[in-house]
Amino acid sequence: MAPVKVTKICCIGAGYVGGPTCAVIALKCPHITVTIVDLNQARVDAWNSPDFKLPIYEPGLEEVVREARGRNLFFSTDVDKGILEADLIFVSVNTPTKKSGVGAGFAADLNYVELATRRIAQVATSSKIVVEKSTVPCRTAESMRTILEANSKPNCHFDILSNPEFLAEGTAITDLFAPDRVLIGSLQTPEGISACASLTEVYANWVPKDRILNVGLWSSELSKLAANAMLAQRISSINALSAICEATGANIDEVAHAIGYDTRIGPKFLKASVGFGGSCFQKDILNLVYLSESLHLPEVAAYWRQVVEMNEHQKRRFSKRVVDTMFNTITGKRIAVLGFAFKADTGDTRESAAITLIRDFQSEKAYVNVYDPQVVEEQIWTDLAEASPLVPEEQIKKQVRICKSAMEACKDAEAVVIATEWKEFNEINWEEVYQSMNKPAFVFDGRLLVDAEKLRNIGFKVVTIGRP
Ligand SMILES: NC(=O)c1ccc[n+]([C@@H]2O[C@H](COP(=O)([O-])OP(=O)(O)OC[C@H]3O[C@@H](n4cnc5c(N)ncnc54)[C@H](O)[C@@H]3O)[C@@H](O)[C@H]2O)c1
Ligand SMILES: O=c1ccn([C@@H]2O[C@H](COP(=O)(O)OP(=O)(O)O[C@H]3O[C@H](CO)[C@@H](O)[C@H](O)[C@H]3O)[C@@H](O)[C@H]2O)c(=O)[nH]1
Repeated sequence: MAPVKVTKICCIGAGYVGGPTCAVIALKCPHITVTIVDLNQARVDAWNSPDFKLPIYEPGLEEVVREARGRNLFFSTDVDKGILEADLIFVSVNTPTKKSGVGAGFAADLNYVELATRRIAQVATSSKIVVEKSTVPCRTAESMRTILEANSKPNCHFDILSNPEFLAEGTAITDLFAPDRVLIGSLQTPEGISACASLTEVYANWVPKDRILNVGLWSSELSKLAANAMLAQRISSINALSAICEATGANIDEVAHAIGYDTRIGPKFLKASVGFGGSCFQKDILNLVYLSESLHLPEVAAYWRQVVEMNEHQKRRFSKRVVDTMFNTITGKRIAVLGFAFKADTGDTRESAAITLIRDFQSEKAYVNVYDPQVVEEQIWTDLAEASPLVPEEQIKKQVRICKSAMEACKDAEAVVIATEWKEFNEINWEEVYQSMNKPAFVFDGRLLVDAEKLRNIGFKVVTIGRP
């Protein structure tokens, strides 16, 4: 069966994944028309903004959009037109953790995937390749196929592929330009293999063929959850060891360096921290926990759940260390929190450790000054309100002040807490910060970012994750 040559792509969902991924496809494949559609008008308007004020901050993204937008890259709210015209449709909608109903707190909410799938079935008048880009539980493609087949018009045939995305925020563009691998899962039928070849040809415009892996549908879906679970497990492992370092005098950086030299372990993803955040790790592990439980594998579920529990423990442990070090009370004290995003080089705050820390400091009746170079003010207020639903908004605003610079945040503070590893926090004038703070002046480095010795020489009392 000859593979269909893809000339028109539609991506449903213009978020952190759909936007950058399909913008890069458009850049690298000028012969393919790529239309990214979304129901959210404000988001689409931002993607189309004349001055390129894009809805997400990602290094290198603006350059990609500048080159391709209007040439063969389009953003629109006309979902139906996008579906009608495309040969291949990416479904890149959100799959958050369910907040209520069966599986609440663990299972992925597949409502958005289902609605998008139903829309495709309803609108399409010709055959399509439908590609699952969202992260979904194993065997979701089967549900999608049932929905598509039950609702499609005569002569419309749908092939479903799984093509999970492995980009990390902050490095999305470099990850997409040179991915470690592109994974495509398909049914091992002649139609499935042919659809897989069509999508492979799209990526082969810039990705070496030996990095494009073709596997079965269910393996592909599970590999995405597995990759995130194993990455997060490494962080929880190093964070668990950081607690032992603090109690013994070992240094977590030295331990990570020593074990990372073993080629079987490798040096990446061994940075101890105040805890992992982001929209994926926790959600995807909880999803795996739910899947394991549904499959009557309670021991497997408990094993993976512990990765998330260790992460919660790490955040709590860090907050407690701040309080303990500051003479067992931070009531009425001012704490500067540097960074609010879940990692550097993104404005994304989903599941950011900074949210938990600030909530803990608020409940200890401290005052908090917060500064982040990319996160917008409204997002900070929204996140803090969600983290403390029982605390009135006026109370939060009395205790928390959002600052325009790190210097402003640190002024008159008793302590500085580094919650995100923004490079600029390493480059601020720490002498000046010291002069402007109340004494003793503490620095709590939750990211192993600053040179502790240098800061101690200035006069700071420095507390670092994974060091006594
Ligand atoms: N954020 C990441 O770094 C990342 C990386 C890899 C995979 N993923 C996965 O990719 C998926 C998308 O994540 P995201 O971060 O881009 O989410 P997001 O919330 O940023 O974007 C999803 C978009 O889909 C739109 N949408 C929802 N239903 C729609 C519908 N029926 N029709 C049209 N538009 C619709 C929403 O309005 C939203 O703009 C998730 O499954 C996530 O787990 C995310
Ligand atoms: O050694 C490390 C590495 C990361 N982190 C933290 O872990 C979180 C996640 O970081 P990272 O994985 O770099 O960013 P994400 O954008 O969440 O990317 C992850 O989640 C995506 C969504 O599924 C996947 O596509 C990516 O492959 C996977 O790395 C952040 O809070 C980091 O600060 C650490 O604490 N220590």
